[in-house]
Amino acid sequence: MRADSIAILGAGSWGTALALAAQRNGHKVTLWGHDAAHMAAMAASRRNQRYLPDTELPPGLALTADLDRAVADADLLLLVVPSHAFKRTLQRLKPLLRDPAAPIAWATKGLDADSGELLHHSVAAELSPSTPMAVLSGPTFAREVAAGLPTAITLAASDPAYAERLTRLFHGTGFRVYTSTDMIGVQLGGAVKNVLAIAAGISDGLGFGANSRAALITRGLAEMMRLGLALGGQRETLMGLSGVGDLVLTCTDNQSRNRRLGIALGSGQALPAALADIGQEVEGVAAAREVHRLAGRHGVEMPIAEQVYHVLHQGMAPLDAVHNLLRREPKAEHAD
Ligand SMILES: NC(=O)C1=CN([C@@H]2O[C@H](COP(=O)(O)OP(=O)(O)OC[C@H]3O[C@@H](n4cnc5c(N)ncnc54)[C@H](OP(=O)(O)O)[C@@H]3O)[C@@H](O)[C@H]2O)C=CC1
Ligand SMILES: O=C(CO)COP(=O)(O)O
Repeated sequence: MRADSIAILGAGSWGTALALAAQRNGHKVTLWGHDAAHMAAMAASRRNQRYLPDTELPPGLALTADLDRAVADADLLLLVVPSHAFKRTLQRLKPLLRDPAAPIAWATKGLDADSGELLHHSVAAELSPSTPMAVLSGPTFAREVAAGLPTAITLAASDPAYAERLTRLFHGTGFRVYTSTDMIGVQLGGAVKNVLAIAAGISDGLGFGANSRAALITRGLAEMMRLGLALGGQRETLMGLSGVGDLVLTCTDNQSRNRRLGIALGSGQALPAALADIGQEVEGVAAAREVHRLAGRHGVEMPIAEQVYHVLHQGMAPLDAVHNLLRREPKAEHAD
């Protein structure tokens, strides 16, 4: 069978790592980035020095800052831009699509910056509600995927043939792809876990112990579950790789930028300085605001995510946020 050609749109750490994963499977991969100077530097050094410096880029991996060229050469398109650039990238893409019904996949974790909705709503609004869609999400640090370390991910797609094609692209010995039909649950888990990883980081930065972290992960999962079910996601999805799997990963390992932001805030660093030190996307900052809106709209109680929102967007001191959580009345563990 002919190898697929794929354009990966977004040349940060995750776009680059996914390009390497598809390339290892023998596919024709083009990686597009919006910054011509960055793409030229990558082409010259055969490394993504800024976002994934440890991994050499194989000679066959095409690099471009020309979106038209990237799209023209591709059978499949995968967006891996940050959520704040998601809608704008779709708008840039639309006039370039040879087939207006072309399928779209994304590995972005976050919510639409204007509406606070899951990203499939943006695809439906900017392209078409009948566009075949797929989302990749799970416990997948870019650096480990780039290094070929064993990783598992969930792929949720709107139609089985599309799911099969994408699975064939990425599934390999070091990268297991599990399919799902639950687009809502998979996207929701990826957005909410970033907010909860900031909470776990804050707790560790304040010097609280392993008990606090485990409590935050477990009660955070209950919050993710409540919002996920309210939006129409499935419990099994949230108990899977893209839910609890990614939640545990990002709450417990310092490769997570969201967790590192929380640690910095809990240690007393101010938000702008902490973000500048990290120097990469920290999706949980925007997600805290959007999850706050979404939870409000659906009447879902999310006390941990709510306190993270107050710390990031209302100037609350991390210690006050923790006290707010601890002062809550006792309740049954499974009352929700
Ligand atoms: N890194 C990881 O381990 C994982 C990340 N993800 C998700 O992948 C998405 C991308 O994050 P990640 O690659 O990690 O981020 P990085 O911080 O590593 O890189 C961000 C990339 O996005 C580019 N970018 C910024 N604005 C735009 C824009 N308007 N149009 C096009 N590109 C833009 C940046 O370019 P510039 O340098 O010019 O700003 C940079 O190349 C996020 O939603 C993240 O949650 C998911 C799983 C794992
Ligand atoms: O989503 C990720 C791993 O699955 C990456 O997490 P951070 O964005 O917190 O670094």
